[in-house]
Amino acid sequence: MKIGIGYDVHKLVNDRKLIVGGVDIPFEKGLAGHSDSDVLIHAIMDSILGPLGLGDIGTLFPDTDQKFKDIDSMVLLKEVKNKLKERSIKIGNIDCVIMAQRPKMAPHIKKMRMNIANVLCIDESQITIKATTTEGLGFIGREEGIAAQAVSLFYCQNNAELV
Ligand SMILES: Nc1ccn([C@@H]2O[C@H](COP(=O)(O)O)[C@@H](O)[C@H]2O)c(=O)n1
Ligand SMILES: C[C@@]1(CO)OP(=O)(O)OP(=O)(O)OC[C@H]1O
Repeated sequence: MKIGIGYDVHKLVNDRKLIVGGVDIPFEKGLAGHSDSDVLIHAIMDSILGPLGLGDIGTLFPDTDQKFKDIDSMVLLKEVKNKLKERSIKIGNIDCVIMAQRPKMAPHIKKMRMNIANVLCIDESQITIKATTTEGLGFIGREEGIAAQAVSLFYCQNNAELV
């Protein structure tokens, strides 16, 4: 078994869509970045790449490459999932937390779990997502940005080795 952790932060700005967990959430601001800036999917990808010994999303998908400009992070997640498949590594479960003062994430969590389960070819019960404010404190509390964290557990089939 192996465990992985991923963490990401993106800045909230005007004139950007707010995409979290593949859901387009109605809000007056969106997340800035090179891709669609889906902070939750980025944290999940890093939690997978770590135990694979493949670095992080910046290593695999550099933000200097125009190929990734405004890319749908779900497309990147599919690529990361393929790296697990190539190695016969299965996902046990992924547990996540989104840190956002606003907007409310709770109404969108079911759809996020469906989206992620579909791309990763896992059951929805294997991906869990919570949300929290930071009680008005810090950059999240001031609504300057949104953060996400993911912890993933993996197991190998046929004694396949992880790095
Ligand atoms: N962006 C968010 C933040 C929180 N929630 C939900 O509200 C509950 C209370 O949040 P606290 O920070 O006061 O603990 C939390 O448990 C979430 O269910 C949310 O939906 N979106
Ligand atoms: C995803 C990538 C690539 O488009 O760009 P960003 O959307 O800026 O996201 P970040 O979390 O900084 O991670 C890595 C990037 O290379």
